[in-house]
Amino acid sequence: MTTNELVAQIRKKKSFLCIGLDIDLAKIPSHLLQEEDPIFAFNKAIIDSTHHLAVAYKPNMAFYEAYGLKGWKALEKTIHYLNQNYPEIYTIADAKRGDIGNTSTRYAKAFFSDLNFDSITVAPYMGEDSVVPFLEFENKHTILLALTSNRGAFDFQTKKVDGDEVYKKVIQTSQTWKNNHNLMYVVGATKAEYFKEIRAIAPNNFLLVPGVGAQGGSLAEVCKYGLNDDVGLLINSSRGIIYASAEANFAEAAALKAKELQQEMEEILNHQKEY
Ligand SMILES: O=c1ccn([C@@H]2O[C@H](COP(=O)(O)O)[C@@H](O)[C@H]2O)c(=O)[nH]1
Repeated sequence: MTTNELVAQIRKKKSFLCIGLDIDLAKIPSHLLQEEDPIFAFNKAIIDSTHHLAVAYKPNMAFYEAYGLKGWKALEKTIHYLNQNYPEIYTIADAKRGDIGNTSTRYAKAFFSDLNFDSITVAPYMGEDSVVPFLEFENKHTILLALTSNRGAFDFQTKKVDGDEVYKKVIQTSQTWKNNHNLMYVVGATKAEYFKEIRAIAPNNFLLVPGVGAQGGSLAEVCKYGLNDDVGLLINSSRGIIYASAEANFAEAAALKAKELQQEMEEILNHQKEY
């Protein structure tokens, strides 16, 4: 999907919500465990009830890999279901990959060509040659970890190297790489106070922002400095939406939670000039 197509969907739905599909069989309604593929049955119900409120879905690979072959098959079915039934929806493989170039090429093939995700999260730690194989795919985005939402972000990402914090170096240096127009960055909602400086060095890139909901980040605080002329934000919530209820009404409960965030986003977009 192109960035323009993503922006058009955001404008149409008045939403920049990304729903995280972090499946946990211990948290899904027990009646679904009778299904042949409980993971897919859960994801399908969540997607069908929330697709009009969200512009993106983000399955995190850990939650599928943890179930072995069954998990991987359910992931494959989920992405195919999205691509076939809701082709306007943007898809993110939260895989945090990155390796020597030869290996990154295979990761890129797996997620972009075979599974047909629109984007993938990538760790920048191994540098340019580990990221460029992802950037070579046109109309696919590489979402580099810049400043993550967890406490450990302060262990390395905010430490200074040659006068600049590592997360700033990641953003600045990656902007010089080939096909940098395919870059987005992960910035945690729990780090709202950093968005002003991040927007100063990456004014045009989309930012994927996890940490709203279960991790306590504030949508309004992120939007204060995070929004740009193309909106430029994808705000993710996973547990806060998909596990709103573990009863038979789980899909409706998820839609209500998603609607709350979408309405807050619509309000913010209506007053964007004031932000
Ligand atoms: O900095 C980061 C990068 C990725 N994540 C992932 O996003 C979701 C958040 O889930 P919630 O349930 O809404 O907390 C999850 O997949 C994380 O692994 C992140 O939280 N922070």
